[in-house]
Amino acid sequence: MRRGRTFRQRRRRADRLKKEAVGTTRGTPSLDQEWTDLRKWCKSQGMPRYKLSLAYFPTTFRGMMATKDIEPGEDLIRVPERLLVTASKIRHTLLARPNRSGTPSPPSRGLSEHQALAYWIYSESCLSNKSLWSSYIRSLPRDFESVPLYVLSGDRPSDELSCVADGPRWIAKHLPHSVLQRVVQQQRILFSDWSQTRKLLATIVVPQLTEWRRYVWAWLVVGTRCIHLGSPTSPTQQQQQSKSLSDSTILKPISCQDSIALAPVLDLLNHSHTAAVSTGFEPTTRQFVIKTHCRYAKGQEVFISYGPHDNHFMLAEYGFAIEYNPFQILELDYEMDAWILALKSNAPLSQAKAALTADAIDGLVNILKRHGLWGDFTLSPKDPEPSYRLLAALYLLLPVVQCGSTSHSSSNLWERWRRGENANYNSSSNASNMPEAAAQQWIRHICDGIVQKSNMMLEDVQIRQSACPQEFLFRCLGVIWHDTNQCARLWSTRR
Ligand SMILES: C[S@@+](CC[C@H](N)C(=O)[O-])C[C@H]1O[C@@H](n2cnc3c(N)ncnc32)[C@H](O)[C@@H]1O
Repeated sequence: MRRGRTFRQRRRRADRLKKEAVGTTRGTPSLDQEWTDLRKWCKSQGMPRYKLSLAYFPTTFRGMMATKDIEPGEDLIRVPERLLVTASKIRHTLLARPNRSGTPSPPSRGLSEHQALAYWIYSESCLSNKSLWSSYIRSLPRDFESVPLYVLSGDRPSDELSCVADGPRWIAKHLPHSVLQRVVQQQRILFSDWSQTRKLLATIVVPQLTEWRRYVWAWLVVGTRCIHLGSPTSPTQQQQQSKSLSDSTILKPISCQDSIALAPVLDLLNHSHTAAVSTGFEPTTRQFVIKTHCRYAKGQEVFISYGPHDNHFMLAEYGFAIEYNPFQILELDYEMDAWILALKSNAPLSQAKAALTADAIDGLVNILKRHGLWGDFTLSPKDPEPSYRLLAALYLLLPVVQCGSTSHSSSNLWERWRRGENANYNSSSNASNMPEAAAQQWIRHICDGIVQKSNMMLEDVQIRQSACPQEFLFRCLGVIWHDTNQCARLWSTRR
């Protein structure tokens, strides 16, 4: 049967969209000298052959492309132990350095894994071409303009974000609250790692940390590229391996204390939630192995999975967000905090009656905290019900807010609901104690507000998006605010 023109146009469009979807677009092979050097150097260090090559893709940018068809169950890549950079190897190297008074210096033992790795990246990058790892260092991204922390961490060491300049201030204002909170926390850790490392290494004859921006970059290299080693090696295996290694120019072998490592070439693989892989350190071959459970055709982008994370986490930790993220949820912690604050200060928003004191509200919040039910209040675009934690908070708070005082019967009813003894509030004889409708109304009201806010954010982001160094960060913010808007719309109309 001959189909019509509209059908053919639609089919062509669908085919084009399918091709453009993540993972199906062919990449443009990289001609970068850095990649040629890295490949050659890794081969010289004993890395087995692999069917991957560096390439550029329209949605994920730099990543790995299959050079031949790859079947499920095949190894994607094997990284030999000597190419794995771990904290114990770095500490070991640092321990061998004399301290300023001439005796061996133990303080580098105090470095955490992240601190040790960040220091190593920092000092190797200072050595430039003199570093034995220069091929690896040159393959790393030059900056992290899409990672909010990189943009907000300022030019000088500080435990607070730097939002004075127009650009960073604007970005901080347009980040979702949960991302901003995470970035504030990251800045504290970053600054504390910088300060501790400086203190611990001050007496050792090694390059000292002096450049804050270089350290921020090195710290993010570790945060965005480390692999988890899985089951660690036993001390006996370790000793055997130490004996067999004679080359003094390479770092010492991995220790049973190591949980993360930097792994050249492997760290060029991008994330997709559809990727299925098995990973782990293989004691027999002393290689870190990634096996794929997906099929990849020659020319396709090859992925691993960084975990089941929503886009807020992905943006804060890795500097990207993906469209149609199946783990996306709408978090209402900020809105809940604001509501509680408004209730306590008897703001016009509050429906609280005179008898409902701030202490009584704190009491209820404490009940939730005692049961481990405070925070992480979420709505999913896929689930028909709000999260249990959100319902628990609303079922406890709303009847009290409506009555204007803490009533014994409503607390009892909540306690029974929590224990699963009386999961249905409908059985209550007192209709005013039925918080389901009130919870629905609360959610609708809050979601209406989020729809308005996300509309504004989306408009702002779209206006500012093009022609700035953080273009990709803006694109990610667009994805996030769009998803927030869609989910809030759904819940604001749900009956
Ligand atoms: C382990 S590295 C992967 C290789 C990296 N693309 C590179 O060029 O070095 C992790 C970083 O890759 C980028 N990335 C990973 N998966 C991505 C994706 N699905 N979309 C966009 N960027 C992605 C992010 O910048 C992330 O911080």
